[in-house]
Amino acid sequence: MTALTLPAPAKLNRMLHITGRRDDGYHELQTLFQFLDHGDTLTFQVREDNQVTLSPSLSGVVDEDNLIVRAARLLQPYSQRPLGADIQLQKRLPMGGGLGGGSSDAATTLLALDRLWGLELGLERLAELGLQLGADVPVFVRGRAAWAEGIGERLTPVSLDTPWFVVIHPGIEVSTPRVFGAPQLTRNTPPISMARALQEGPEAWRNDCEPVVRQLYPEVNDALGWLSGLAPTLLTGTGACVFCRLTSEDEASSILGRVRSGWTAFMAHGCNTSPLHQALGLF
Ligand SMILES: C[C@](O)(CO)[C@H](O)COP(=O)(O)OP(=O)(O)OC[C@H]1O[C@@H](n2ccc(N)nc2=O)[C@H](O)[C@@H]1O
Ligand SMILES: Nc1ncnc2c1ncn2[C@@H]1O[C@H](COP(=O)(O)OP(=O)(O)OP(=O)(O)O)[C@@H](O)[C@H]1O
Repeated sequence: MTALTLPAPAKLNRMLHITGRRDDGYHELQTLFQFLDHGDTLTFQVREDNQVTLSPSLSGVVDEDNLIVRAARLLQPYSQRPLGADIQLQKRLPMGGGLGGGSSDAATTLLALDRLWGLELGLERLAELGLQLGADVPVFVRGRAAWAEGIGERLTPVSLDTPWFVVIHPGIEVSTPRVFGAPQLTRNTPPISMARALQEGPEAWRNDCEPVVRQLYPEVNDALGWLSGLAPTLLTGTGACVFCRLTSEDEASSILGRVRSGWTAFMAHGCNTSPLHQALGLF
C-alpha cells in the first residue's frame, strides 16, 4: 500500500470543567469528548525520500509549523529508511473553532504514516507522541469518545448519547491561549467523578470557558444567544463554535436553514467511535 485517503473528524466538548492550573501554566480539565461525522479529508502518498509536502498550504500557517507536517516529522526517526509523503488536505473545519481541526489532522497523519511506512508503533505510543503536538491529539489517536482529565490526555472511553448537532461558526477565530490567560476564567471547579458527570447528563452539562469567551468575543455571545433560543446550546472547547443538540435530522435541517447570513454552519451526527478508526478498520 502506497496511498491512503482518510477523514480527520471534528470533536465536540460535550461539557468542560476547569479544575486547576499546573505550574507550567497548562490547565487541568475534566471534559467529555465526542466525535462528529464531519471533518477534513487527507490524502497521503508515500515518497522514497525524506521530503514531506503539503497542498494546499493553510493561509497564515507556514508548512513546517502545520501540525500535519510536524506529525510527519515526529514519525520519521522511527523509520529505518528515508521515507516521506505528499499530503493533500481538504480543509472543512474552521481554524480556531474549538472543533480540534489541527489536532485531528495531526492524529490522522500519525495513523496514516504509521501504516504506510510500516512502523507499527501502536495507538498508545502514537498518542504519547501526539501529546507533544497538542493537548487534544491523544483523543483523536485513541478514537473513542472519552472522559478526559489532566490537560486532556488521561482518557477513559465512554459511550454517550449520539444526537444530531447543528454547529455554528460565527466567523471569527478564538485564541485558546487568550481564553486560558484571562484573569477572570473559572479555574477552581471542584473535580467530580466520571460516573457523576455521566449520571447528570446533557441537561446539566456546561463549559467553564463560556462566560469568558462571551465577554471577549461578542460574535460568540450572539451565536450562543440565537441558537439557545431554538435548542439546548453549548460552546465547544474555547470556541468559536457553538453547538445545539437535536433529537431528529429534520429538526437539525430546519435549524440549519434558518442560520443567519455571515455565520457558517453544518449539521452532523455524534459518534462514539472516530470515523478515522472506522475507515482504518481498527475497532
Ligand atoms: C480546551 C480544549 O479545546 C479542550 O478540548 C483543548 O484542551 C485545547 O487544546 P489545544 O488547542 O490542542 O491546545 P494546545 O495547543 O495544547 O494549547 C494551546 C494553549 O492553550 C492553553 N492550554 C491548553 C490546554 C490546557 N489544558 N490548558 C491550557 O492552558 C495553553 O496556554 C496552551 O499554550
Ligand atoms: N493542520 C492544521 N489545521 C488547523 N490549524 C492548524 C493546523 N496546523 C497548525 N494549525 C494552527 O493551529 C491553530 C488552532 O487550530 P485548530 O483548528 O486546531 O483550533 P481549534 O479547533 O480551536 O482547536 P482546539 O479545539 O484543539 O482548541 C490555528 O490557528 C493554526 O495557526
